[in-house]
Amino acid sequence: MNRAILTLNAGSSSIKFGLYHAADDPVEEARGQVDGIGPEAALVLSDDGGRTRTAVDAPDHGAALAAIIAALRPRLAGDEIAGVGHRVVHGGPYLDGPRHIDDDLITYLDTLSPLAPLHQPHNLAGIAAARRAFPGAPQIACFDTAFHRGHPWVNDTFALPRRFHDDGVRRYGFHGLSYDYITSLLRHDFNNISQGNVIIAHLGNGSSLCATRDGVSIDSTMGFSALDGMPMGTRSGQLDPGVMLYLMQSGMAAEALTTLLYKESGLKGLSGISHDMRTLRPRRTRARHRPWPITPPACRARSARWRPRSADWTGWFLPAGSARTPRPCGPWRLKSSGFWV
Ligand SMILES: Nc1ncnc2c1ncn2[C@@H]1O[C@H](COP(=O)(O)OP(=O)(O)O)[C@@H](O)[C@H]1O
Ligand SMILES: CC(=O)OP(=O)(O)O
Ligand SMILES: [Mg+2]
Repeated sequence: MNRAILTLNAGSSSIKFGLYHAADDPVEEARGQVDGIGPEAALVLSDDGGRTRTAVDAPDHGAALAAIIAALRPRLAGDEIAGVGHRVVHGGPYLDGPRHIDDDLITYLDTLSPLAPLHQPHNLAGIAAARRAFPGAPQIACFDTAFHRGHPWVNDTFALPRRFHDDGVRRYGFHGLSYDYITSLLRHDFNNISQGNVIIAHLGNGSSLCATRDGVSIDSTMGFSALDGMPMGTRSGQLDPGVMLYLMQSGMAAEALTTLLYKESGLKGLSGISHDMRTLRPRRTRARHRPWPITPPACRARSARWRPRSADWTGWFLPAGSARTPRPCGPWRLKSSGFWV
């Protein structure tokens, strides 16, 4: 009987999945995603037979996950599910590696939902659906935050009274699974580079930069939440906290602020057209509506801090929608612009 491993990655605008033959070095059998969750959702499935793209009715993440499980059912007939691996965006301050999922862990992860409202509830919904669909299969949570748990204290703290840091108000960093993967590829293919100082860009609907030294994360542009750093598809990125105070004093409640900062800002807010570069790129938008280049000062400052001596840093990026090969970029594209999107 074939033993299969399923992986699920519920992002802010997509759910990606992979199906592997379980072995010491698991072999990929199929991969895909429901992308553009909302009115234009499509299920993309790639395997030995090629790549198919089918429109699906997936107005939300729950429906997208149901479409994925329905598409995989026939190919899983007769297989034993050896395990399901879940990307979980927030693992809090202490979880520094994968964990076996049980009820207690789910209860704890749910307490972190307010810190990652675009992701954590979808991650937990994915876990619940996979537990229902594959009862008895071990379910493993892999955290975006885990790769960053070795940051020096000074990079993870805000200049607030110390008790806030102790209460968990600190910089966590995200996209760690992506950085871990890119770092492992660099170590394998470019060992001499990976041992130095490297800045990696994860560019997607959510985007961030990570500074690594000897393959270990030392800093990230994403901080307490997945809002900080670069402007993103629908997220503002770094803002002067005074803007938030002003908006609150003007009568905006927490819920409306959350919607503004997580869902209505970034490329979507600036362009007034779309959060998706595939829609924006081809348009000859008038300069006033053009959302790029967008370089928030804090992100500039942070990446500037990472280049004490220019020759020490190498930049790598893994663009969304590309193959899985990171591409190098001249380290000094960073120099003038702050980053290289
Ligand atoms: N081929 C492409 N060219 C340019 N941008 C792309 C391409 N494919 C995806 N993108 C960008 O990446 C975003 C999706 O990023 P992704 O990280 O996959 O989503 P999520 O964060 O929801 O998982 C799209 O909204 C779009 O802006
Ligand atoms: C943390 C984060 O921003 O994730 P995503 O890129 O999937 O939105
Ligand atoms: Mg993403």
